[in-house]
Amino acid sequence: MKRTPHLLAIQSHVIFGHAGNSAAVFPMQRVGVNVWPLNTVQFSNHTQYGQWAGEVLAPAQIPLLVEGIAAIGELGNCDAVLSGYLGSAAQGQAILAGVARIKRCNPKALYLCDPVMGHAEKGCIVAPEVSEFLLEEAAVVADIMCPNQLELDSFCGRKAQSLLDCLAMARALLARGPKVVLVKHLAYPGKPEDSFEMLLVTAEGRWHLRRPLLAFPRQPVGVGDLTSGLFLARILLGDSLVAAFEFTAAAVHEVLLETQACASYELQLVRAQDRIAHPRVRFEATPISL
Ligand SMILES: Nc1ncnc2c1ncn2[C@@H]1O[C@H](COP(=O)(O)OP(=O)(O)O)[C@@H](O)[C@H]1O
Ligand SMILES: Cc1ncc(COP(=O)(O)O)c(C=O)c1O
Ligand SMILES: [Mg+2]
Repeated sequence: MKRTPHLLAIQSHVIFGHAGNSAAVFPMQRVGVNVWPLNTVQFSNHTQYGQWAGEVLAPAQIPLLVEGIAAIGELGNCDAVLSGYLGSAAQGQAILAGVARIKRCNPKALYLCDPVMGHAEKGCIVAPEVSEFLLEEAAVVADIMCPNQLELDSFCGRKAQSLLDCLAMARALLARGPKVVLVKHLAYPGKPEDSFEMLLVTAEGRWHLRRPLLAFPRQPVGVGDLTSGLFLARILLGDSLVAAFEFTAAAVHEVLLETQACASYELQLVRAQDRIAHPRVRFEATPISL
């Protein structure tokens, strides 16, 4: 029987609704991965409501919790670490120490970093020193990075001028260390208005994927977290990068269709669970030749 992969997921938890681990854990479990959630914050709701209650986890807790897993002899079973929304830059440093600790037990373990940054225009609120940590430290260590366009712009210090320019920017990020860059959401002058586009870039190849842009009165939150989580889950389950990319696009689109049909602001993950596991739609990743 094939072994079920194990994944340590270090990001936010919200009690009501879906963002961070509250958007990614259940879908990753639903596709067949054992998830170990480590919550960087526990908030009542995501920050785009403009108000929330709750606390940031003390950074010193992160190594203690990782050591707790080592103490019961399970750390070597960790196949990957995912990090997302951070409550502080100190948490980021503690996560990198945890990644190094896990890689000592299991050198094959992957580290996927979703560089969640704050953006006034999106309403996502993240401590400013977190962006610096992601740019300067996390990018060097991560095996896979999954920025959205705003995050890719921050990495490169400029805005993209075209699709080929997005590709050049993703390759510049690749040069900092990661072996895989997934741009979860492209924005560039001239992009067709009815499409939602993503890019997958490695040293060997580059692929572009387009899916329909759906209309929402208020953009749902947690889509990026769902995207990163499913991409890593499918890689752990044995998909090729391109297959994981295509699966992720389809499963996320299914969730958005269900969310739109319910006229809901929060992602409808429970209702969409069978569609996540077995997407009915399919989007093809097309190779980009230089
Ligand atoms: N097919 C789609 N149609 C409309 N909006 C989408 C679609 N897919 C994703 N979105 C929205 O686009 C944005 C995606 O955010 P993105 O920049 O990829 O990453 P993040 O979720 O990490 O901010 C979110 O506001 C999400 O609700
Ligand atoms: C607590 C929390 N976690 C995570 C996120 C990231 O969500 P997304 O996947 O949309 O980037 C947000 C966005 O506002 C948030 O408030
Ligand atoms: Mg995000």
